[in-house]
Amino acid sequence: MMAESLDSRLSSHAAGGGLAAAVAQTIRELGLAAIKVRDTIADGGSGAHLGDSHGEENAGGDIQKELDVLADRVFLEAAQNSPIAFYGSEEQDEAVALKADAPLAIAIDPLDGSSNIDTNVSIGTIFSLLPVEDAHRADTSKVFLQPGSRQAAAGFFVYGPQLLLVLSLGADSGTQAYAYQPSSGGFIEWKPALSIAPEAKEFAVNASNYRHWDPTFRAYIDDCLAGSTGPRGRDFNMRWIASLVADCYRILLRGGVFLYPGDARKGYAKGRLRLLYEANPIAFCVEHAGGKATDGVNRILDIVPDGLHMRTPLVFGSTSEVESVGRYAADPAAAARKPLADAAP
Ligand SMILES: O=P(O)(O)OC[C@H]1O[C@](O)(COP(=O)(O)O)[C@@H](O)[C@@H]1O
Ligand SMILES: [Mg+2]
Ligand SMILES: [Mg+2]
Repeated sequence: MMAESLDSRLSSHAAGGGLAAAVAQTIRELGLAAIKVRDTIADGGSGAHLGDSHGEENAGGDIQKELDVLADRVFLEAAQNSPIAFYGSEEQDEAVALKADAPLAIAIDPLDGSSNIDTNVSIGTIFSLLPVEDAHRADTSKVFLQPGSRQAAAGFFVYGPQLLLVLSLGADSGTQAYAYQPSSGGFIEWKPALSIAPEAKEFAVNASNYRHWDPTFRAYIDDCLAGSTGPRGRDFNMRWIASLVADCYRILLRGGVFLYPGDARKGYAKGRLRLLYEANPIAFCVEHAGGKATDGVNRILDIVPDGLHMRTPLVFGSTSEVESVGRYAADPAAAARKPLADAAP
């Protein structure tokens, strides 16, 4: 059977009219933008040094790389060609107002995994499409202050050995992966129904932050590391790519848990990742693939943002493992006494 193309999937979605048609049109434009970014990466940036510092800091205090700035420009152009009223980007302090009457706002991480740009490791783009309420059109700052459960669609591109799009068009649509096919110039269905295994065999965490974590989180990781000799009673493998998109895609394919908690470093009380354009779209795709996403305790998609660049601790992946992390947070002593797999929910 021929794989369905992204194009035909978006045409069926657009037939729903209204917001669905606007979503379909926007995702087509984002796909074209991602191909441009992919081509720039593939030809080495036409002489530009994509991993070099651009010399400025973004709103989160990160030094921008040349590719961060280039990708932001390319995706802003895509948003300008789409039914988008507001463009809220990691690389811009404030949201940019576009078409006044358009039905959607986009929150975007134009280039995720910036520290990997010059190491030829997979990097990506993460996006979240939100409906715009008429009451908020006059006040840009309010447009993005909606919980992630209100997203109309969300997804991410991975610039890796393949250019992939992971996409969810909503709870009833599940989560799919599409692969760019240079020979046809389009995206074809690659994984029609992503489904996260309920049990995790791998965890993903930046363990260099161990000394900055609180004792509860340390206890959870200690027990994973103790493996079959500890209270968990089984061994875990560890992976950390340091590109959220690539860690998430692996977890969508073979289960596992991703953890970026808050820690004691200056500016890291709520971890490193941003709610609107990292945690929310990832949580949307993960939940619609049968997984869970929390800030350690609370569901990510229920959090009401307090600003475009708000940070949140992030835990996502296999349902039973994300729940285990929550049990450690609630009662570390009890959680550590017996294998969590046997603990009451
Ligand atoms: O360098 P650290 O602290 O391990 O953080 C890695 C995390 O930071 C990120 O690179 C943040 O995203 P940006 O590259 O968009 O700032 C994630 O992709 C990744 O999961
Ligand atoms: Mg990012
Ligand atoms: Mg980024």
